[in-house]
Amino acid sequence: MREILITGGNGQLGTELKRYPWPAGWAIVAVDIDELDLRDTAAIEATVASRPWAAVISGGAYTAVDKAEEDSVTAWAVNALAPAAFAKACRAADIPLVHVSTDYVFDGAKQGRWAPGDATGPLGVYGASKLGGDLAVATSCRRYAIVRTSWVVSAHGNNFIKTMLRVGAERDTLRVVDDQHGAPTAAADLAAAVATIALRMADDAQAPAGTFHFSNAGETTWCGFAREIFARAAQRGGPSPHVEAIATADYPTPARRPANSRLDHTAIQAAYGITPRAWQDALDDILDELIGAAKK
Ligand SMILES: NC(=O)C1=CN([C@@H]2O[C@H](COP(=O)(O)OP(=O)(O)OC[C@H]3O[C@@H](n4cnc5c(N)ncnc54)[C@H](OP(=O)(O)O)[C@@H]3O)[C@@H](O)[C@H]2O)C=CC1
Ligand SMILES: Cc1cn([C@H]2C[C@H](O)[C@@H](COP(=O)(O)OP(=O)(O)O[C@H]3O[C@@H](C)C(=O)[C@@H](O)[C@H]3O)O2)c(=O)[nH]c1=O
Repeated sequence: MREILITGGNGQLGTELKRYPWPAGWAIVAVDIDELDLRDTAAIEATVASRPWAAVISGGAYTAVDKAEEDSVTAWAVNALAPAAFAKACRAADIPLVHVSTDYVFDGAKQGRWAPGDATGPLGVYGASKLGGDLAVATSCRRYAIVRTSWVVSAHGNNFIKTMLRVGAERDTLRVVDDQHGAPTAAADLAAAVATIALRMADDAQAPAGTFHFSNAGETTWCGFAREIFARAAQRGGPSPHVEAIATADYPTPARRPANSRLDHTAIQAAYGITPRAWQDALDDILDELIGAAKK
């Protein structure tokens, strides 16, 4: 049996990686904070060295974007130093490392979709600390793939769909920003992309390395996303509050967010043949799981 180590095992991505249909002969060992605290770099190096892993998927992260502004030391430890430790240990063992990162490494000022080689410029601590992780992996590891994604959602954990459904059941009107553009990403689709890359890299030392962008296809704003969530939730008997479009300035948050998070998928399509499906189709699957199938 060939084994893949996965961090963030209880998170959105980790949950979907545990559900992923891994091929025969492959097993995953998914860990979270109880088994491996990502603030402990010595433990990370010891864990990587402890078994002949076929690959490591680094999905664990400090993802509380606003909280990171005041808890920056923890954010940097988990999002930058931990990936640095994985990169060093994976290089020493000649193991491929698939590291998951974020659209929030960008400042959002570009007009088009962000390509992997575009200049970064994080607006807050979360994005900056994730960029630190990207740089550590890219500079210390030889067999690596950094997979940057955006607006991850699923039926599990904390995410925008679950927040909207919870708040939408309590209020008649919600105010949601309509000037931040991006694409949602189903954790299940991200898991499939990450698994595809990890399996290829584990089997082929020459598999393409580098930074890749993956989200579901299409684009929207957080407001457009909220309206689609409620339109499709209503078909399933869920809440359908009024969603008022507002500007970012009217929804102050501790951390600034990019106005444009749209990611270019050209590199991941060319290197790994991965073509994402539309975000609306992914949303349907998640609502099916959360609420039930749409009523005819
Ligand atoms: N969620 C999103 O919208 C996006 C996520 N990403 C990236 O995708 C990856 C997966 O994200 P996602 O699954 O949504 O994130 P989640 O927040 O759902 O999962 C992250 C997991 O990491 C764990 N974790 C946090 N701190 C530590 C620690 N010190 N030691 C061990 N584990 C720890 C969390 O545990 P606990 O819950 O107990 O804190 C959680 O289980 C991350 O790298 C993230 O940066 C990129 C773009 C968008
Ligand atoms: C709940 C809510 C949020 N908003 C705004 C705030 C923010 O600008 C935007 C998204 O809100 P959230 O705080 O839920 O999402 P946020 O935590 O910013 O999501 C980010 O998480 C990290 C981990 C990533 O890597 C990013 O790709 C992205 O998914 O919507 C409203 O306008 N109205 C609302 O009622």
